[in-house]
Amino acid sequence: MPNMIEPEHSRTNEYRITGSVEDSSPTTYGFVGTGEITAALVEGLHAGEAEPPVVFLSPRGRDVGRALAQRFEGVHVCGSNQEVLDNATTIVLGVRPPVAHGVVTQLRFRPHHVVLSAVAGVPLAQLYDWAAPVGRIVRAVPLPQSESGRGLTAMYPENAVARELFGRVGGLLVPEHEAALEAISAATATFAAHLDHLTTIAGWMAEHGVDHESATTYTRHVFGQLGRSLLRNTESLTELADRHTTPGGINEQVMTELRNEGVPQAVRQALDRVLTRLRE
Ligand SMILES: NC(=O)C1=CN([C@@H]2O[C@H](COP(=O)(O)OP(=O)(O)OC[C@H]3O[C@@H](n4cnc5c(N)ncnc54)[C@H](OP(=O)(O)O)[C@@H]3O)[C@@H](O)[C@H]2O)C=CC1
Repeated sequence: MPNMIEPEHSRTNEYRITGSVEDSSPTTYGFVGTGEITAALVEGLHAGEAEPPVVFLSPRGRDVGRALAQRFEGVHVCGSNQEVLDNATTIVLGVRPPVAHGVVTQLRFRPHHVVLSAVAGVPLAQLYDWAAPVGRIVRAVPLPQSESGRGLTAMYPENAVARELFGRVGGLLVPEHEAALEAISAATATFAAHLDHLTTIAGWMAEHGVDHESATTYTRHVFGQLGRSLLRNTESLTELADRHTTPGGINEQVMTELRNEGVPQAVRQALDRVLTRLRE
């Protein structure tokens, strides 16, 4: 089956939680690691029309957790990571990779737990080993835009529980292999470089007489609109580039010069190194 992209929110209740938490209880989610991505997901779960789930947060990331608990009625900060597991059957792992082993191996997972791991670079086999006798583990690459329900979460493998949670905060992308999920995860490393490229363009304009604020406003507008047309358009990226390229024109000139300078190759090599780093 080809990759599946579902840009529309999936608000169907395919899943009822079963296990030690009572079957009739509302959906409960636990988050271990209460940082940037957990905050985005919890915000997103409260942004839609669907009834927000009950959420249990780990105590680390105190300020983020406290702020979320103050704003949303069903959000609770637990006294320990284990308390999160004891209260929820769906557990989102939102700690940074270097601490993941220590955090996960100290917890008592049970067969009814479904773990959705946002931790970059830790393979499923490793996670199953650390979290035995956990029921199911799904790796995911949520995006900060989940905060407003506009995420596009890549996840592997297909899983109804993961679909329920991530579908509430945006679209889903389910690659066919774990290796493909890792490539998607690596690609997220290009965001800052992309913005830096825009900074270079605005800075260059400022160096050539455009006041700094106008240069920034202009760059934001042009590339913001380009981003919108990327979302609306079904043409391939190559076709879109062609549409902006008049033969012999100045767009073609810059693209050709950057290609000749090895920019695409440098991007590929940087991504290769990110992928290697993630897999180490
Ligand atoms: N940010 C993003 O856009 C994305 C992030 N990810 C992945 O999600 C994970 C989290 O990223 P992000 O949210 O940005 O990271 P943050 O650093 O913002 O959050 C990590 C959180 O983990 C907490 N933490 C540290 N040690 C423990 C522990 N022993 N027990 C419980 N919690 C602990 C930290 O608490 P404290 O503040 O007290 O140190 C912090 O709140 C990473 O593995 C990253 O690869 C994946 C996709 C996108």
